[in-house]
Amino acid sequence: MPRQIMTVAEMTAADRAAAEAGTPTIVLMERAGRAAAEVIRERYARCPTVVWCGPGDNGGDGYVIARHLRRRGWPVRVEALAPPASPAAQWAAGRWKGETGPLVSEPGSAALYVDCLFGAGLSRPLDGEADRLARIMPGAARIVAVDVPSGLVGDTGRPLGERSLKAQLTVTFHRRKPAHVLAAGRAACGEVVVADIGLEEMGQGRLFENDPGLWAERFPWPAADAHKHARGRMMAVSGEAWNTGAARLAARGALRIGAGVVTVLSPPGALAVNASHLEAVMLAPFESEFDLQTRAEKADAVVIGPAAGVGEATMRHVFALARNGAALVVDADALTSFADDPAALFSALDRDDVLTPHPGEFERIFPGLLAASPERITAAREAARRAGAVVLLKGSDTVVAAPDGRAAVGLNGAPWLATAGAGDVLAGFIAGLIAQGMESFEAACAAAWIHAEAGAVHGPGLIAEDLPGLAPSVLRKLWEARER
Ligand SMILES: NC(=O)C1=CN([C@@H]2O[C@H](COP(=O)(O)OP(=O)(O)OC[C@H]3O[C@@H](n4cnc5c(N)ncnc54)[C@H](O)[C@@H]3O)[C@@H](O)[C@H]2O)[C@H](O)CC1
Ligand SMILES: [K+]
Repeated sequence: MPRQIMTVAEMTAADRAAAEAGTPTIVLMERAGRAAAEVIRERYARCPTVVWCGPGDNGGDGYVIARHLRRRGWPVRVEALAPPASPAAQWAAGRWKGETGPLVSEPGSAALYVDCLFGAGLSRPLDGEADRLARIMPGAARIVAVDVPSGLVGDTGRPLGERSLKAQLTVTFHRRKPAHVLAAGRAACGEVVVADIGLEEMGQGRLFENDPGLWAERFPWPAADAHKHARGRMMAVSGEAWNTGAARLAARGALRIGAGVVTVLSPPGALAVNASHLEAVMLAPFESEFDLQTRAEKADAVVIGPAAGVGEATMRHVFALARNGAALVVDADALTSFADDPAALFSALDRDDVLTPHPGEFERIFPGLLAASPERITAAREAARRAGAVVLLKGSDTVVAAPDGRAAVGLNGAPWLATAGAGDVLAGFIAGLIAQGMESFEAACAAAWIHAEAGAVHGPGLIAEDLPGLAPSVLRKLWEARER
């Protein structure tokens, strides 16, 4: 089942739909508060606790949490920034029979703090007492944030003003918001737990968490009678003699992820070098761009860019490959080569093609777009629309976006992947899955997830050469978990 990431507006709509369907806000608030209190009790031993309550429904959640903790014998009190303003929060405050005082917390004044100052309704930068708290509370303070750390914008994961509070743990409701998946927001949220409060899934969303629930049903497992050609043909374009390893990493990645036939297309001067390193991966020479087009005619997916060299020749090679039907995975130098004329690249692409820029390459072909976007999901979606192709924007929060507006954010990024050549293998994983018939957006999502999972499985000391060999253990997990 795909798991949606919902915007603040979509959550508000879900709230309203629930109310119209007969579930009033106070019922949702009671469920939210009870669930959050449960999560707190699971993770922290009973200890002197202060719940900071704002004037809105986020604060309302706080009064419910305080009541549930107190009922379980927790020494808990509420510090209110302002009296409850919303009817639901007034209802919740009315049922809180414990102590309520002003916002006087200092670091160390309690063992645990629950941040219910602001959530989805933050409408201006923190100021006054709330800002003081955000200033004096150290990042390591034991703070549990409800919905989002106060001051953080749910749709971007960035503070609305100068700063936001930070949390060790954030309990949100129903679905993650962008703040819970984007790197900046994840740093402020700490561990994110999603509590169910009985809201209906709102199906029209186009933004998803990138995990097997999004694409596993369509993972291209071989049919019982599969032969290698049934599992598709992938090719990788090699660089010149001193730059051949990247294409081989991509080729090996494609082979490991299941492509049936994999070939490195090599300039004459690099044939001997490539030949001496290859076994199951085949080798074919090309000299001119017409050779390349001919050699790649039967390919289902081709990776071009890793160590291809930046310049006219690589541009011509991209155009040559684009004249065939194969899906292209355009990476690294093949992206940078179009820095002066991105439109020329875009005009050669179609919706099956995949661009795999890291932020620097993204800036070269979509100049200023990241800075002009509220966050990288919007940037990647706009890039996919402009390019008319799938765009995978790398990072610890890798975003995959399709021209039709679908997007997915990776939650399993691992720092170990920051090693030379890892991107070459990722390009190979993507092409390897497309070669087996997977639709390009889902192939890019699955490849990114498997790539990150492989990196996390290995952990410290990971180098790119390890990655293809780590794919089988991740594939086995997917194979064993598949719907029978
Ligand atoms: N979505 C759900 O299913 C549920 C959400 N719940 C909780 O409700 C909050 C959203 O509540 P809302 O009242 O809309 O907003 P907030 O409580 O975040 O605050 C709005 C409140 O605060 C004032 N305000 C905004 N910014 C500032 C500021 N910088 N300084 C001072 N005051 C500010 C604003 O004027 C309003 O009065 C959501 O996050 C969930 O926690 C339900 O309880 C459970 C179901
Ligand atoms: K909060």
